[in-house]
Amino acid sequence: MYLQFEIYRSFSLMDRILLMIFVDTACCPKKPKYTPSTSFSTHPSYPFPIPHLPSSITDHLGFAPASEGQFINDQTDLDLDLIYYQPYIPAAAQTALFSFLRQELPFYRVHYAIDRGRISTQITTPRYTTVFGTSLPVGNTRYKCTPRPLPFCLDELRKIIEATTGQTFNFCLGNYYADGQDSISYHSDDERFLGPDPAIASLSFGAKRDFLIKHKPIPPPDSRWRSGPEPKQIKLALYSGDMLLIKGRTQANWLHSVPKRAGVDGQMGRINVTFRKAVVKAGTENYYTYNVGKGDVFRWNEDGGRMVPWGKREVWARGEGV
Ligand SMILES: O=C(O)CCC(=O)C(=O)O
Ligand SMILES: [Fe+2]
Repeated sequence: MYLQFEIYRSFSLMDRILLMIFVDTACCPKKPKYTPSTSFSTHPSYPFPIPHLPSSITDHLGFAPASEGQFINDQTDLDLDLIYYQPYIPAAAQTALFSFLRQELPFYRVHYAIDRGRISTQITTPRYTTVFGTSLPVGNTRYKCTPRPLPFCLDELRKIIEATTGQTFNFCLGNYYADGQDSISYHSDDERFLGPDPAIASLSFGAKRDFLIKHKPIPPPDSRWRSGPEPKQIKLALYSGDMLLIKGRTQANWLHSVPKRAGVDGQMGRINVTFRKAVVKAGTENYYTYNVGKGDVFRWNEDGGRMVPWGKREVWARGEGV
């Protein structure tokens, strides 16, 4: 025993820290970063029960927005219309909410085909996705998909964001970017089923990632900036807890993306949840097709440190992800 103590004393501070990390990860299953709630939302359409937000998180949510929103609408003639909260979620709840959403929501890696003429291209969405919500009551038999209600945890976030923004939402879409290789390419959320000038509230958790915004090309001879310079691409660095409210004519005129990233930003996972309002049935079919699809359900496995197919429980328990 004395000899072991002597050996330990000969270690540098860095050796001691590394030893503590080794002992912690090798001997003990990883502890969750939030106190789990014992109440759950259940529904036949959920692959597993989804717990309510624990009080260690909700206690802080009453302080949202944690900072005043900054209006980004100075390029008024170009119809950019954003409110940027840095952050929206109070610091004390950011890490726990990231861990909670990654651990407790079902995710999917969706495959689909794009058919152009006689050529069909198979696409795999380059990130994990999920969706809850519906534009008609859940249980309406007119749907081909199986819409599922917002679990209580997401509904609580919805209510807080509705109170801040004065908007109403009936959908929550989730993205999990496992690392810097996961991304979303330039697009706009201007689908007809969102109605004209939709408002979308977008929350970020976990890794910082760049959010790029650029104006849609305007074909000549209409080019509005013939008299002035072409508007520049805008880069917003979205940190954990930030919220972007995208509204007005933004989706009609601008594209946005979260590109792949190497380096530190690409080493950690990032969760994005967006609250939206689809006004017609077509929105529901579209959202479930492209965010749930027909493949495996994935669930975060803390010990393996990765998403693992949940359908194969024994594989999930061993943390053997793909
Ligand atoms: O991850 C983000 O911040 C953006 C996600 C997005 O644009 C979308 O889901 O439509
Ligand atoms: Fe988007």
